[in-house]
Amino acid sequence: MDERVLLTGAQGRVGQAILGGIADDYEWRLLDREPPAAEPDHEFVVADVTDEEEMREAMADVDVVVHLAGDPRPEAPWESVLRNNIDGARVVYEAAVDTGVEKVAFASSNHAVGHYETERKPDIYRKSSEFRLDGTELPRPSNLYGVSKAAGETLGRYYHDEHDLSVVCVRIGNLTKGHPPKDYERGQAMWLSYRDCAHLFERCIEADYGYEIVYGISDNDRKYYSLERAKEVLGYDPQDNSAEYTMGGELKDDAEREE
Ligand SMILES: NC(=O)C1=CN([C@@H]2O[C@H](COP(=O)(O)OP(=O)(O)OC[C@H]3O[C@@H](n4cnc5c(N)ncnc54)[C@H](O)[C@@H]3O)[C@@H](O)[C@H]2O)C=CC1
Ligand SMILES: O=C1O[C@H](COP(=O)(O)O)[C@@H](O)[C@H](O)[C@H]1O
Repeated sequence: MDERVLLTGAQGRVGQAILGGIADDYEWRLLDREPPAAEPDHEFVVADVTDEEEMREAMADVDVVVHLAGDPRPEAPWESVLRNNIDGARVVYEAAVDTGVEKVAFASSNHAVGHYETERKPDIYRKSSEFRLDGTELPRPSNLYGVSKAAGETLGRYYHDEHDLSVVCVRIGNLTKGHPPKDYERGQAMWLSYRDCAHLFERCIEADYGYEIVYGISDNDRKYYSLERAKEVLGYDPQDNSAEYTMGGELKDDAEREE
């Protein structure tokens, strides 16, 4: 694996989950608008993803961009998501085309499709439900943050169709470290473990694709997102399952697992 990978938003939770799993596997250039707290193990660029010149410079000699930087708050105000998420995504795709980057993996969100849950909850959060979203459905954002993620996906579609850039949009569920979200059925259904997160983005760096939308969750018994496309196109092979934990976040023993 000799790809050179630019990781935007590297200091955040998703960035740290990815680096926690595959830091040794690539030649990384990390980018964040916040400087690193300690001496970084990889090349580090302090830059804002809305700055066109800085982003072109950051992508020099890069093969793949994993674009995570943005405002991740479901309640984020329009001014912030317009700038950081929508314009930031546009600048990243544009710089990728200008500099000859091959692939961009874009961190989209469950909130791009959150309103599919409205008329179906809480049943779809339970193991008995067979309802699945598979990535072919139209966006139904649950907030302006979700609108910004749907816009990032659409920008990716445009840069793929117009410029042949390979783009995969990962609708990330709920990433938590160590155990699934506690006492939160929805969170358990869309849990993404740190281990599976690192593996999924490793597949986004390695696999061949044109334009894809996939769901980024672990192999939870409770789920309303299909993993089929991520498995088929990327070779995603998740290892974790929120059903192995109690609602309080404790790993179940064998007897509890059989219940
Ligand atoms: N953590 C989760 O469960 C989920 C995360 N996502 C998406 O994944 C991405 C990463 O999320 P987290 O790591 O949780 O967020 P985070 O807030 O922990 O990390 C985001 C990082 O991006 C940087 N950043 C923000 N705006 C920037 C800008 N304009 N220029 C340069 N750097 C900037 C921040 O300094 C921060 O280090 C976001 O795009 C978020 O929307 C999507 C679904 C779920
Ligand atoms: O996109 C995101 O989704 C997760 C899960 O959403 P929530 O509404 O169930 O908390 C959220 O934790 C994360 O911050 C956000 O970026």
